[in-house]
Amino acid sequence: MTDTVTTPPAPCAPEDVRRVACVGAGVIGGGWVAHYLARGYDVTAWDPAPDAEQKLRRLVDAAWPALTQLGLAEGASADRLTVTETLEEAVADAQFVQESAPEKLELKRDLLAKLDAAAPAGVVIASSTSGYPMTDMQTEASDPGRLVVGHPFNPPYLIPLVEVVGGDKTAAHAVTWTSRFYEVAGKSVITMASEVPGFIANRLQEALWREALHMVANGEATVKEIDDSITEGPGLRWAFMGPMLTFALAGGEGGMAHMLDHFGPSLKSPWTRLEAPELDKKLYDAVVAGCDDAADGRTIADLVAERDQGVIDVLRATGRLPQQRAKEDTK
Ligand SMILES: NC(=O)C1=CN([C@@H]2O[C@H](COP(=O)(O)OP(=O)(O)OC[C@H]3O[C@@H](n4cnc5c(N)ncnc54)[C@H](O)[C@@H]3O)[C@@H](O)[C@H]2O)C=CC1
Ligand SMILES: C[N+](C)(C)CC(=O)CC(=O)[O-]
Repeated sequence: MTDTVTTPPAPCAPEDVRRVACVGAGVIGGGWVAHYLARGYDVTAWDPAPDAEQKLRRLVDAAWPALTQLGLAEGASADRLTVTETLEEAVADAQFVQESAPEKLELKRDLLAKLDAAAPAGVVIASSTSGYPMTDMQTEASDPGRLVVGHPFNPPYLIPLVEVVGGDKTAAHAVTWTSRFYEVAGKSVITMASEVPGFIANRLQEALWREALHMVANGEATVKEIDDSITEGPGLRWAFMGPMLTFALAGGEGGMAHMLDHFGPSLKSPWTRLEAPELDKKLYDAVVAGCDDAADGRTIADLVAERDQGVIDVLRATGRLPQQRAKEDTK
């Protein structure tokens, strides 16, 4: 990130944003659309797929019951969504742009340059990328200073976290503005000081994911056993206490210091195989079939509804619904 760029400041304060553009409207772009609508913004969306508008409206409709339970902002309505014919129309009046196109580096470079050419000067453009450093994506833009990573978690309308980080050419003020904007829009923000590979949460998730794939590939665990091992075990703790504090409690009254003395040496045991496994056809088929078995007749729409209710129940039980957070803030 740099303080010496000529990127103009954003045309309005994060608190004054009323119009958001979402470009790319699949799983994540659609999830962002639902989130911003529920927070009371006017949303424009653009996606080149011929059936994109239908799919997007279906996603928003499916998310709305969960969003209603969470508590809609005043004036929030799914009718405040406009799907445009062109990318240029989508961003013409936008005060913030969220890009959620496929995870392909060349496509992101080209698209971010087009968005930069079309969006009003100074308006921040955030990418939902799950792992590309902004430094690698901002290479073609005339004003790379306003390009920021805003990495969400699926579904963006329920999972609070967004990881924010700039690239080498991103203006420091654009990063600060973005983090504040997401907070105002109801997100929980981690602003990263540097471009950590995989950001923070995805790097942690990937370590777990790689090991899970190795276990399936080697016949050491089934897909169901892997899922149960988390939902019946550590996942219960992680919903409200992270892996560090959780393990501090493994040291009893001695806390983390005793935990490290006691279990530190076992870090050298060869439990993990951190190289990525070969995603060959056998492994691919085993993981897909295992998930079909685990779904046990439930459709993707059934699972989405189940997940949404589960997340809401956990947020409520741990005092993290938006209205519960608001009460905490005013104490
Ligand atoms: N799926 C997930 O769990 C998460 C994905 N992400 C990131 O979000 C981004 C989008 O991923 P998904 O929504 O999962 O993908 P997706 O495949 O569901 O949606 C991508 C959408 O982009 C559209 N698209 C294709 N070319 C485009 C272009 N040139 N300009 C604009 N839109 C275009 C497609 O028609 C599609 O609707 C990626 O960068 C991904 O890494 C981030 C967090 C979680
Ligand atoms: C699978 N994924 C790497 C795209 C996941 C994410 O980026 C975040 C999430 O939703 O877990």
